[in-house]
Amino acid sequence: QSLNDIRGPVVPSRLFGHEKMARYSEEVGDLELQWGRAFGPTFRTQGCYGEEKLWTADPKALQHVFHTSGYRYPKGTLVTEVGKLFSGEGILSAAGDDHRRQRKIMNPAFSTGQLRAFLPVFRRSAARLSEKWKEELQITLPFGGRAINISPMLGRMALDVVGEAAFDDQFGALDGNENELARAFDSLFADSFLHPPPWDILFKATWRYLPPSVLGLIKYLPTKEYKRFRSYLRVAFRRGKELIEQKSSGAEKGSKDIMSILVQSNLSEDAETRLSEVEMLSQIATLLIAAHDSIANTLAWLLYELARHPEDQQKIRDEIIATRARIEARHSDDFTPADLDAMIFTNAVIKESLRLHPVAPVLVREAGYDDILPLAVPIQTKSGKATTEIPIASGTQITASVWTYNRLESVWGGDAAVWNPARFLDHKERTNVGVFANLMTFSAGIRGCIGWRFALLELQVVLTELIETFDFRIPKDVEIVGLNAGIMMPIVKGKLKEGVQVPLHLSVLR
Ligand code: HEM
Repeated sequence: QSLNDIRGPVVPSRLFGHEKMARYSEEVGDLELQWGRAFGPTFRTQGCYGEEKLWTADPKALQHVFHTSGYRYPKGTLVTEVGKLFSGEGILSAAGDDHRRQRKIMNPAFSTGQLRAFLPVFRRSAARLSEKWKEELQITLPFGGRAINISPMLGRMALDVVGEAAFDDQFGALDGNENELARAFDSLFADSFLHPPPWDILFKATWRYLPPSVLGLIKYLPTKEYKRFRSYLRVAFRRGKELIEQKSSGAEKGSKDIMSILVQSNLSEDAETRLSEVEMLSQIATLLIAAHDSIANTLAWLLYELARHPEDQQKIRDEIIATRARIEARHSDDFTPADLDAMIFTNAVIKESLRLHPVAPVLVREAGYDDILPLAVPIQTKSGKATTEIPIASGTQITASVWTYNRLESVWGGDAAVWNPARFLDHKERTNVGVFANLMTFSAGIRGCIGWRFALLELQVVLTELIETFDFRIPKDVEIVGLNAGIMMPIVKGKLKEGVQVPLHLSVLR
């Protein structure tokens, strides 16, 4: 089987295929938009050394790969080995039965009930963030507002939250504390994945042909990228050992942080189904990565969209006032998760921003066996047939485009490319893809984001705090675009050298 009859963009280089141009694209989505217009939601691309790949955003294909097929579309060697570099033997890179075992032990720490325990953590960090921004605004202008780069403080807030919720550790990042773990992690993705040198693109493309014994040596490579990963894992493991000792000693019985729950649920498992020590330590490195930039960048995009749409900001403010009135009427003192879920418009805004700005714009999978991939949207083959079935050979890489699926007109309507939170108010069934709101942003199926409820509650709490406290406006001539550094980073268009930044004009409301 071959994808020979599937159409796709012209291949710019026999050696690199489309790989180099994709890694160096000016902004997330620009190539996809062009290719999608020419070929529809499914087409053929080429990797290094002539490897053929299938690229798809088709809802039925995504459902097949992520939902129906279970472990039969694994992440593949490259994604797994890269994952191991920064998250060790944790859940993000475990495969098959190992993944199933790890997920079973970790699930209880992410249950809806458990979330309630995190609410005060989210609230405290959100309030601290408000104070910090107020201080920053007052330094130069006691009255009125000014433009500040919201990204650094959002990053620190997300770090404080994951420190406390996941490990019961006070990082104090918002208060300017230097933390060894946070430092080892700082800009890890941007430094290691953004615009990789061409040799590294070619080198990584060979990994799928290497035996496991050789793959195991990659982490010891002496170049900058690999050294950074090593030092991050070393620090995370060292700190992790201390934390696990504290939590296993029983001194912390009743603690509700994720690692405590994990240590407890690991104890209650059969010896054969437990996590090993390395797996346990790897979850620390994994959680820190999974819950940090994802949240900070998602919040940055969310506030950017609201700054561009002040009328939606005001609607959220009105919804907060109405909810506060209901809370006071029942004599309680603050929002419960149910109150936050009942804020229909606020939640529509969160969904709309997650739709347009998925922090993982593509997800990669590999066919574990020969298969037929079903499509919802027919494609025209080179030989002129229309088809809704593509034969896939075992080992073929599938690039699942979250970014494009989230913008498909066939799913989201004619205005799919533009901001319109109201689309989430009509309750129309669109597709049945993903773990949340028909979006692929948290991925889907058995490997979908385990922290999506955690993330959603954190976004709800922080957003309500910030919109109640500040008015956000967009400074003149600022446009933010996304760059793909493994995760989508927001930068000011044309100012890549200045790094991650989202400058917004803030003024204090209360
Ligand atoms: C807006 C915030 C977030 C987004 C958009 C997001 C998105 C994702 C995506 C797309 C994946 C799949 C990755 C892949 O298949 O390679 C994933 C996996 C994961 N996420 Fe999240 N995530 C977010 C927040 C969080 C938080 C707050 C936590 C933990 C507290 C978390 C923990 C995880 C873990 C452990 C996995 C691996 C799950 C597995 O392989 O079984 N995420 N996330």
